[in-house]
Amino acid sequence: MLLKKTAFVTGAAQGLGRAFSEALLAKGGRVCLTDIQAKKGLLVENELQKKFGKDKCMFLQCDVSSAENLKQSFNAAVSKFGHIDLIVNNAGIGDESNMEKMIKINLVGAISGSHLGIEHMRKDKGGKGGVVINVASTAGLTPVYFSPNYCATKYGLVGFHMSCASNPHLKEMGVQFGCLCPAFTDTEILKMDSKKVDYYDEAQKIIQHVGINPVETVVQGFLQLVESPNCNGDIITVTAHDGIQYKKKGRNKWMSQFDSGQYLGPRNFLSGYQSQSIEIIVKVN
Ligand SMILES: NC(=O)C1=CN([C@@H]2O[C@H](COP(=O)(O)OP(=O)(O)OC[C@H]3O[C@@H](n4cnc5c(N)ncnc54)[C@H](O)[C@@H]3O)[C@@H](O)[C@H]2O)C=CC1
Ligand SMILES: CCCCC/C=C\C=C\C(=O)C/C=C\C/C=C\CCCC(=O)O
Repeated sequence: MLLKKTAFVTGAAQGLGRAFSEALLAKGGRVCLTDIQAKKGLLVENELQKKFGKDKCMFLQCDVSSAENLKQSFNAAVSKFGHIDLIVNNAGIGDESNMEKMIKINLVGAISGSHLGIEHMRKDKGGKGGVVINVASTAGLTPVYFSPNYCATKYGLVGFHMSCASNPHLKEMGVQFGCLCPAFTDTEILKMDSKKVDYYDEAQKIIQHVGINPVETVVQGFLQLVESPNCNGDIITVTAHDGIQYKKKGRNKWMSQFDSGQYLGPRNFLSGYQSQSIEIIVKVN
């Protein structure tokens, strides 16, 4: 299904980013792997080039919290591959003790990556169209008292995704927005210490209680999103007890009426989204 996608993936040296990249390569795509960790990234590049071919992927060291670094890396990927038609904003950290750093990586980094992708891909400005996938979290849909700062970055990212996806000009732009919201998943980020989360012991108990996704299930959810002929506005949740759930959150009733000139007012606009969010919160609890 997913053939010849040329992707730019952040945080690809390990964990989900690496797994998404490998899945894209296995489907015949090409990937620019980027990460702040150069040594690990180069090892992954070497391994994946051996498996899929030297011309299919390359690694670039890139710190998503630096707008300049991100732009240079994105431009280098475009120079190498000719164009990019899938951007996966995946890089992220969990660190309650360093709120500003976390906001710069998880939120600003993903938003900056999205804008680079949008400007490059938009058909109304000479691009070829494409898809922006933002890797948020179920912590972007439901409160997590032991990681409020992390939660804020992910709620912010879900809000950005929903806002971009609701743009009535997207048709001319030829760009779609999908959002992946996994719950706890078996990667390095879960090997946190007591500085990285509040109420560490309670956090550990809750994580064990709700369960941990295998990386493979999250990859399946990711591929469903990327392979969908129209993923715009979609949010996929992946949880240990409910597996992959697909939530369509495109333009709501309020927005459609705005298009046709029948403005209903902000209360209707908000309730359109709230009812959808409540659906998820009820399921999660
Ligand atoms: N594992 C989990 O339980 C969940 C993870 N997520 C999200 O998935 C994404 C990937 O995380 P995982 O693979 O689980 O964790 P991970 O820790 O294994 O991988 C994160 C990657 O991001 C990279 N990174 C960190 N800071 C960076 C920066 N400034 N610039 C570029 N790269 C940077 C790291 O070097 C690492 O390779 C994150 O956005 C995370 O918030 C979402 C829900 C659950
Ligand atoms: C919670 C942040 C800790 C620091 C970062 C480490 C891991 C990140 C994990 C996530 O992003 C997932 C976070 C929260 C999950 C929220 C709700 C889980 C509900 C699951 C269920 O009902 O099955």
